[in-house]
Amino acid sequence: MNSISLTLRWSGGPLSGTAQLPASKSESNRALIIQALAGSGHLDNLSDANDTQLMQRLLADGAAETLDAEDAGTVMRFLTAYLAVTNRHALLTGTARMKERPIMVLVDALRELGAQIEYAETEGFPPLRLQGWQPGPTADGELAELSVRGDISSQYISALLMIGPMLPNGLRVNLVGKVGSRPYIRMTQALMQHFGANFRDLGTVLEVRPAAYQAADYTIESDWSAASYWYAMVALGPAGSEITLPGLRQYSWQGDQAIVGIMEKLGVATEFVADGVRLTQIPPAPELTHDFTDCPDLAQTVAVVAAAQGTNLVMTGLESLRIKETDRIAALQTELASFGAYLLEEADEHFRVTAESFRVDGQEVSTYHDHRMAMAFAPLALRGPLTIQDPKVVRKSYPQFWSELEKAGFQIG
Ligand SMILES: O=C(O)C1=C[C@@H](OP(=O)(O)O)[C@@H](O)[C@H](O)C1
Ligand SMILES: C=C(OP(=O)(O)O)C(=O)O
Repeated sequence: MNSISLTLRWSGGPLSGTAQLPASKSESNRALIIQALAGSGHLDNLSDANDTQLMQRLLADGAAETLDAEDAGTVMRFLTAYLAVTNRHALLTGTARMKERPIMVLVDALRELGAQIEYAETEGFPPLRLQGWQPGPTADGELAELSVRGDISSQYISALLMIGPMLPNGLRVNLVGKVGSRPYIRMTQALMQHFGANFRDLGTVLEVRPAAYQAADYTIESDWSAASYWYAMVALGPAGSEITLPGLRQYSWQGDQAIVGIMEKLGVATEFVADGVRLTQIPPAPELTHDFTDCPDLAQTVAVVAAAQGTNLVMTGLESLRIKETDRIAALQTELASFGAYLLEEADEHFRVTAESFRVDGQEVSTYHDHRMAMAFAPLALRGPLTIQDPKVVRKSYPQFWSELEKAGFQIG
């Protein structure tokens, strides 16, 4: 492997064995924020991915004047709320792409709560200058109340909820409009409750009643979004392919467990075993329609598998993909086309994946600074040789991805 590109070849025969997954970065980064607010408690199996290592480093650096959230959305959004409520004065910045990812909804809400935040460059986008916390007087016992739109990023809502226990009378968040990535809000709720918060989910109204966080221990689950790439490999592997993934739970807080149901249609059966899952092949369905509103991070994996298998796939709920690590819709369209597959927008945000004569014969996949582009296309190497550009992008969420592929029998050059 060199830092510019990596060529993948499959050694032949069915895929088998056990693959190690990273710990969930979403659980890790919430647990770290809550632990920092709770003051103590032990976290087991924290992710070794860059997004989590970065969160740990920035939380530990109590004196830094500039904090660089790099390309990590959860770090940028969760830290904005954390730094505000802990009355820090600092500049919170990120990569060029982070400076294009909107943050106004969160900044507006935090300003209403008492945060002094200025935009250091462009209105509505990072970097942010945090200038302290000066909440106005609150009426006795009245929850601070916010109305927050839910269609841009659920991370704003999670960030606000997590600081709810720090507000004297608690927090009520009225969710406005369509809410995307809702399972991530439920994960926030579950972790907050685990650490003693008093949380009420009233549908479009979420309440955090006054109650301090309590120290608690927690073991982070393996990452279901990362598991999706192994589902893709079992789906696309030679007949008889199977794989075991430790550390995944049947009752998970991660919405990306939705991959179990999706892959049942794309040729993979899931069996929950003692400490994880065992994936085996089953016949795929000829067509599938799926709404990705609740699980946007699975969209690339599923689009690539459907294209390679010739499944007629209709995808909805992809709106948030345009503002992630890259414009993932444009990136998928460009890269799928080089394999003879198309992601076409039909009416009303409906996208259809079709393939004329799908072939894998040495294409070079551009990854656009997006870990999920690299990992979603890598399983195609089971169908032919393939080169992935900028392979180090996987460090954001799954640093061991390439070494795990090598252990599974891929030749990497
Ligand atoms: O809260 C989280 O941990 C995340 C929420 C989702 O983002 P959006 O809420 O912006 O869709 C997801 O795409 C991201 O990878 C992680
Ligand atoms: C969108 C993602 O991450 P984030 O928004 O946290 O940068 C992702 O991991 O796919």
